Amino acid sequence: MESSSRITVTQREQSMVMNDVKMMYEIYASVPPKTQRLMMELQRDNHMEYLLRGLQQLGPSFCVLDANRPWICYWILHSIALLGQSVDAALEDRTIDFLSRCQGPDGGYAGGPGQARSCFFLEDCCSTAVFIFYQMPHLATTYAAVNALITLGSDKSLLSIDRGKMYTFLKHMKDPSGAFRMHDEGEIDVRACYTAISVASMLNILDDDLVRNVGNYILSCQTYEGGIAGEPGSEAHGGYTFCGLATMILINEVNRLDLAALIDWVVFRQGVEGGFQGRANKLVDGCYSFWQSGPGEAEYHIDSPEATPESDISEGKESSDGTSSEGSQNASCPVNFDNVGFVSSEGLAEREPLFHGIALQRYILLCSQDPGGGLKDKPRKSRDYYHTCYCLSGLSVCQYSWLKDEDASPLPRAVLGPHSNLLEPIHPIFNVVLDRYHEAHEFFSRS
Ligand SMILES: CC(C)=CCC/C(C)=C/CC/C(C)=C/COP(=O)(O)OP(=O)(O)O
Ligand SMILES: [Zn+2]
Repeated sequence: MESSSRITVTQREQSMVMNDVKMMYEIYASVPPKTQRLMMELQRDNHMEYLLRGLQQLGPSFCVLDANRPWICYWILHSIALLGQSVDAALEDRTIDFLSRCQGPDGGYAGGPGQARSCFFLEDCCSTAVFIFYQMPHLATTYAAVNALITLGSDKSLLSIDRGKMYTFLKHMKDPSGAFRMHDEGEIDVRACYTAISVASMLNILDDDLVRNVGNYILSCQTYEGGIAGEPGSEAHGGYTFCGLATMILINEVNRLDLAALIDWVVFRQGVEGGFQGRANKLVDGCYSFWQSGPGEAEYHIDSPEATPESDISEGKESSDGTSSEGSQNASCPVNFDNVGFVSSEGLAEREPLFHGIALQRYILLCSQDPGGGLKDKPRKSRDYYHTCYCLSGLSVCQYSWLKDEDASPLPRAVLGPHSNLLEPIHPIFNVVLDRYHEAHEFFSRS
């Protein structure tokens, strides 16, 4: 029996959600076609208004204990990019400047700028206590900041990332066991492994030292259910399954996992509601539209890179940031770092996705969409930027899930609702819009 902190949902909770979802679908079925079209339409303008408002609010007035502002930048910017839009130059500059202030002097990004954050007056005396919060670089906010800057995409944005220091930071987060810690003396888990490997891969600083033994750790987290847990002995969960599988693909060790069991576990997480749950016996939630559909997509799309001893890294070339990659290619770690994560453009044939894409789109559009802007977990819940980002990411995965070729257009039958619902395609491993990924990949391959 595995140790678990899971509280299984009660039958009452489950049937309440089922009723809410059923009601949404019944309302849809009972209204005239014109109203149906409106209900199934992605409310682009309202989503944009909601997202832009959020980005404007990221200034210094944000609450003292808020330590995830790079995440908010990423969730909002990625959602905007998915909608095929971008921010104006002034807002882009402000965002780059803000994220630069989150970058630590020794690399990585913290949850906010590292200056004194606030002061409080004590109620029972007249003295003033000044609390200084130094934000600590953290792998999760580092991943968010890097993805946000890649999504902005300009040279200024990409150049603002100190890759040399980033490499030092990632090495510092690497535990002797091979896994990664979220922050200095922080917890080791599958999220940390994914965020570290994803960042290193995107920035073209991935080498043998970072890869060493990380696959063993991920392997130790695959559970008897088939999915991947956050740490050994815990329960399989969609978020960690995404992180673990994506990491294994990036380090070219995916075949070490029991993929049949993993895919089996993932597909059974799609419920009759159409949406996915994060783990067995829990409630459907819009954010798992990405976490649970992403792994299958990633697995389908990604080339299996062969070892190429001629690659820059195997030749021990020194990168412009001074990061030496000498001796990184060897028999025990046959990774072609030039190719990892590249989406295949071979073949034009369709393929059948692993999940029911239309049912998932129906759940996202009717149950997770706030018509006034933003997306959410389920009916009765409120919108937020996290759910907006991952519901839209999941929607994009569905729309392109029948295509083998990244350049082909989705077939009308793959897109639920009007064609204006079509989002930009994403890279399923990094979760950035595909053309931003290609631009960044090219930029960091040059430098
Ligand atoms: C890149 C990165 C940092 C990825 C994070 C991946 C991710 C979403 C992990 C999920 C963590 C977790 C155990 C949530 C359970 O919450 P819950 O018990 O409230 O939800 P549940 O009932 O749906 O399981
Ligand atoms: Zn959620």
